[in-house]
Amino acid sequence: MGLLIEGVWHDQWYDTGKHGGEFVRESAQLRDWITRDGGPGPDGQPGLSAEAGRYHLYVSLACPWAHRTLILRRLKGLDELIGVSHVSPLMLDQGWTYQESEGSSGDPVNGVDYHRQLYTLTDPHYTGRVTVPALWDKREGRIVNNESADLLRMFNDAFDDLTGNRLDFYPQDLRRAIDAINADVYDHINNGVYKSGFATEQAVYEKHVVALFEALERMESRLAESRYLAGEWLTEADIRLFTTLIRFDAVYHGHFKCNLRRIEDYPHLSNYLRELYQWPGIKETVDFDHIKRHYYYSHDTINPTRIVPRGPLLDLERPHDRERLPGKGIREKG
Ligand SMILES: N[C@@H](CCC(=O)N[C@@H](CS)C(=O)NCC(=O)O)C(=O)O
Repeated sequence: MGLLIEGVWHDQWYDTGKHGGEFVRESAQLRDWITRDGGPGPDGQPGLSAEAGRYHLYVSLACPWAHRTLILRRLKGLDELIGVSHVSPLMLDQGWTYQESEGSSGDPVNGVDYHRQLYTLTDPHYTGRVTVPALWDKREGRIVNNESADLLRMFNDAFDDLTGNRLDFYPQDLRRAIDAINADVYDHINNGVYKSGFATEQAVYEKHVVALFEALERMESRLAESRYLAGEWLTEADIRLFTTLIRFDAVYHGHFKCNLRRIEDYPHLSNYLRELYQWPGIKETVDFDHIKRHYYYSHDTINPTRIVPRGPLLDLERPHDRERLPGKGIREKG
């Protein structure tokens, strides 16, 4: 894996040495906003208008951040409006690729071989990491936004007039609660698994793995009483936790050494995980082959033999017990 510096590719691993053994995630840089009519987005800057067929989503099926956007695309009925391409699960010296022989869908929109080319088409002097997901604007020939948290919000709202889909994953009256849960889940769980797994100092790993399991305990307690994280309605907070939970026992427990417990060992988290997995449309977005091959094969600093483990055997189809708690499903906009 690597990064672009002034538009030139450099094959290099994360520089944890710079931060005392810590993995520090870089902020996404491309943050334009799509709105219903092209009016300004939340930052007040001019937006781009929602149109059928104008945008294309580039993802990895292995990546938890990209996975959130795939789930919202599906549940918000955007499959016909926003096309999708996925990279190969193997992220090696050239970064993410569209090599079909390795499991990519290929790139029918731009015909590029490497994901980084989408970044240099956007800005020939781009400097930064080359990440998925990225939303491409076919009209302007550039990446509009490469931050999954933003993409969830846009998918939740911008295309409603075109799809007629009124589901609301970020209802106004729940926003404070959702924002607080997101902050905890992002820092300690979504990113916590990476901070544990990519740490290159024992003390740094220990600090993050302990914080991760403390956060999982907080979620476990919350889910003992509450059907979903923000109460009776399923919201984006649940989708954002789901994509880490679904990878946990298969990858993070072994590969990232997040092994104090498995998700299977938590009664509420494991039942909640199965409820979400079985939610109509969600399991179709989960690809364990890409997930396992990506992490175990790509991170050779962690797993130099690149052996992909066979297990664990997981039965996510077995019934869950979440109906014992009151739940209302996904809110419809008024
Ligand atoms: N803030 C971004 C993070 C995305 C991200 O880090 N994606 C990973 C894959 S899971 C990636 O593409 N990493 C490549 C790299 O860091 O070089 C988002 O949530 O959209």
